[in-house]
Amino acid sequence: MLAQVKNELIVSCQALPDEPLHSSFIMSKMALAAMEGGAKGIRANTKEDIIAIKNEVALPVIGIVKRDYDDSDVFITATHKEIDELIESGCEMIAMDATHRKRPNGISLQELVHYAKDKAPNVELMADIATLEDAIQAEKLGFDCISTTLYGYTAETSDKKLYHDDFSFLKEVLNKISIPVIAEGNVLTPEMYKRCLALGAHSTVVGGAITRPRDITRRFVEFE
Ligand SMILES: CC(=O)N[C@H](C=O)[C@@H](O)[C@H](O)[C@H](O)COP(=O)(O)O
Repeated sequence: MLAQVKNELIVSCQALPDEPLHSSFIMSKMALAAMEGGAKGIRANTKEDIIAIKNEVALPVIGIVKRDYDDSDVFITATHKEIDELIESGCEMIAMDATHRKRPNGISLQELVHYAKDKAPNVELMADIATLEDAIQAEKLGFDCISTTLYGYTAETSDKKLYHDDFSFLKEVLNKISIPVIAEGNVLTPEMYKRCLALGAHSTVVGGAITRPRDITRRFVEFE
């Protein structure tokens, strides 16, 4: 998948149960619209959505399963169970939380990487990181690529947005990491998208700005 998406757009097609577009059928049509618009990859949540998307488009998919656990703040592909579901979905790449936060049942990130690599050696692994330290650890653990997905979404980064200071965090990660780095999170405009690629991102994932009309509407209504 990494070769196919180099310098290209990946569109995240996700809607959680509390969102108006929550439906595997709707996500499959979002993916079709994204493909017709020129996207070269899709990011999607849940085995059901991924299967529906794969029936609709011939694009490689980054799969995740978002699930909340009582004993951990980690919610993106947090345990073996979510990895099993993603392998069954047929996705080309699995993304998982690769932050330093405690995982459910105290499972280590290394254990999950080994599990996925052993069970599905052809499925690439993406590390969803929030800090430079997370990225460095993920590269050492053998992930195939890094994504800036969780920058701004953890307690220690909650005041940050990826586009702050002309994408300074992305630049820092690109500077220190040798494996492909994907820009993801709050890439809201075509200008931001092109800037991420110009800075050296291998690819960029755009989600809400394309597939979450409730958020897009709010940006118009609340604009001052
Ligand atoms: C933090 C978190 O849960 N991120 C999720 C990860 O899959 C998705 O909700 C985002 O839509 C995705 O990362 C793309 O980002 P944006 O929608 O901002 O373009």
